[in-house]
Amino acid sequence: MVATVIDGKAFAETVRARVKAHVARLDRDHAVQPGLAVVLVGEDPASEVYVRSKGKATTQAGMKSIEHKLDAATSEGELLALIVRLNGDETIHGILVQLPLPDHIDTDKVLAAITPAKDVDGFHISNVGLLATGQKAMVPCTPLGCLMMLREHYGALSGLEAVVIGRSNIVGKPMAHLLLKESCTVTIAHSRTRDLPDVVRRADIVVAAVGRPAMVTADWIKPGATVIDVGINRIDKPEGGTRLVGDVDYPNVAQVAGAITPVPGGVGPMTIACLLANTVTACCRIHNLPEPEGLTA
Ligand SMILES: Nc1nc2c(c(=O)[nH]1)N[C@@H](CN(C=O)c1ccc(C(=O)N[C@@H](CCC(=O)O)C(=O)O)cc1)CN2
Repeated sequence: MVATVIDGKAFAETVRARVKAHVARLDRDHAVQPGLAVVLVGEDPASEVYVRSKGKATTQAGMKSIEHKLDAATSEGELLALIVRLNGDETIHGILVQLPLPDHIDTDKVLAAITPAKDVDGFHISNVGLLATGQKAMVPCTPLGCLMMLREHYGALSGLEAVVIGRSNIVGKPMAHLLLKESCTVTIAHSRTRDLPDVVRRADIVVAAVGRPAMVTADWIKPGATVIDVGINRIDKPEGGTRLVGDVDYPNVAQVAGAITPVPGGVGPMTIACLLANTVTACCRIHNLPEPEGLTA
């Protein structure tokens, strides 16, 4: 079997077009423009690229975009003061603090300072709790993107056996809650899971989010399973330079799986598309307007 490639880049374009259409409707019918503020502290090169892409995509969708680029030496107090200002800014409906933050800043404290209604990353403890209890929440962008691709591929997910490898707050745990809400039978596996390959072999859906290059091999995969690769690992090429690989041994797993997301071009582009989706959703909820269809969990 050779797997169907789930093209995240193409699907992200569809999501972005839906967002743009909803933004245009908000302007036409309600004279409302969604606004997103992205905050970057320090000069991590990858984070700088992601923040630039987010700003560009926000503007292209017709939304207001503000970027705050702060020096690496910015104090926790200064960052918290900026968040308080953004919380009170009526033209801003989404606030995102790019992670990771420098070590001298307490990430949990910063995330807790963002008003939950504007928490387009879905990392605030209120949104975490709402999602965990199956209620309407702001949902983290990467798992939301994975869910959208799975829904597009399967239609309904009810009754499917899903294994999420990785228990991070950003991907693994919210992904598991989203799949549970879709009535999947969900297992969260991690570095201490016994007989991990056997556990993964049970799955109709495998979500790999461990951050270890090509860890998931073909013999772990049930023939025909759907494999969603969240990993973004930069590795050295033998001939020099680097390349991106996921957490899945793509060339071999693609011979066994029924469907698979590539890296690059799979989950990554969906993360930014879902940030736009969350910003328009947050704006609609704040203004008590109808939410966009097909852009929420
Ligand atoms: N506050 C947040 N910080 C971080 C998040 C997040 O969701 N919220 N996620 C990641 C980084 N990230 C977005 O911020 C992100 C990572 C990767 C991609 C992407 O499109 N990747 C491409 C490859 C890009 C390349 O060539 O380097 C792909 O997979 O095709 C988008 C967004 C950590 N921080």
